[in-house]
Amino acid sequence: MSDNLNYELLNQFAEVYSSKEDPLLAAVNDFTQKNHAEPHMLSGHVQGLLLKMFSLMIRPQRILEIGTFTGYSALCLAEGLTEDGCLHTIESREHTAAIAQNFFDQSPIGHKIKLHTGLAADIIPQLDETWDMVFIDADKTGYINYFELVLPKVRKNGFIFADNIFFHGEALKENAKGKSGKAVKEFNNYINNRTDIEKVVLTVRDGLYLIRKR
Ligand SMILES: C[S@@+](CC[C@H](N)C(=O)[O-])C[C@H]1O[C@@H](n2cnc3c(N)ncnc32)[C@H](O)[C@@H]1O
Repeated sequence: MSDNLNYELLNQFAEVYSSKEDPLLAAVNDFTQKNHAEPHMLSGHVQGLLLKMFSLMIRPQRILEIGTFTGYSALCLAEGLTEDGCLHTIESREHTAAIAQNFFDQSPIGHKIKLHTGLAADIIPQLDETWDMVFIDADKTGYINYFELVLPKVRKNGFIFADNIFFHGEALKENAKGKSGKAVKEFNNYINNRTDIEKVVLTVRDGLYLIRKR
């Protein structure tokens, strides 16, 4: 790679050469940047478009999202749902869930999004669905548990996406520090060692695992 082609430049290029951000998504992003203490948790423009494109390719009937935050990624993923499709999304914090619901109510596809407030580990087993697509993006220490809870309910050839698998670079280190960095590293090794799934690492943003159930 040339000296001039650095990561920041690549990200800037991706921002400029990708379709413009939808106005409602821009409003979610703007609100989150101004009002939330951890705005970096939001998927953002380029990853959001990528999630939307994957969803449009898969045309899922049922999507499960674990970790709603302010609703950005749910609105992106819901774009690819079939006419009768539904996206279930889980958020533990009531205040954050209320913000997301407010944005869902402003979207023409908001009626396809069902928001559950509570802990993912409690809610996932209550959902009697077969998933075409799952997006794991909540507390990193729960990733392996969420994967094991959802895999039996993912259809054959269905997909699981897991976000932040670099965990700001920490999960790539030999001696990862912090409980989240260590948990993500453990999750990555766990996924990599499984032979019953096909997986690919996408080096977009903070790292995205794309997993297919065989
Ligand atoms: C990284 S953010 C999600 C970002 C969102 N998917 C997006 O791309 O815009 C993680 C969210 O998961 C929520 N969360 C954390 N632990 C959770 C749990 N055990 N169950 C459900 N939600 C949880 C947090 O409150 C936070 O809003």
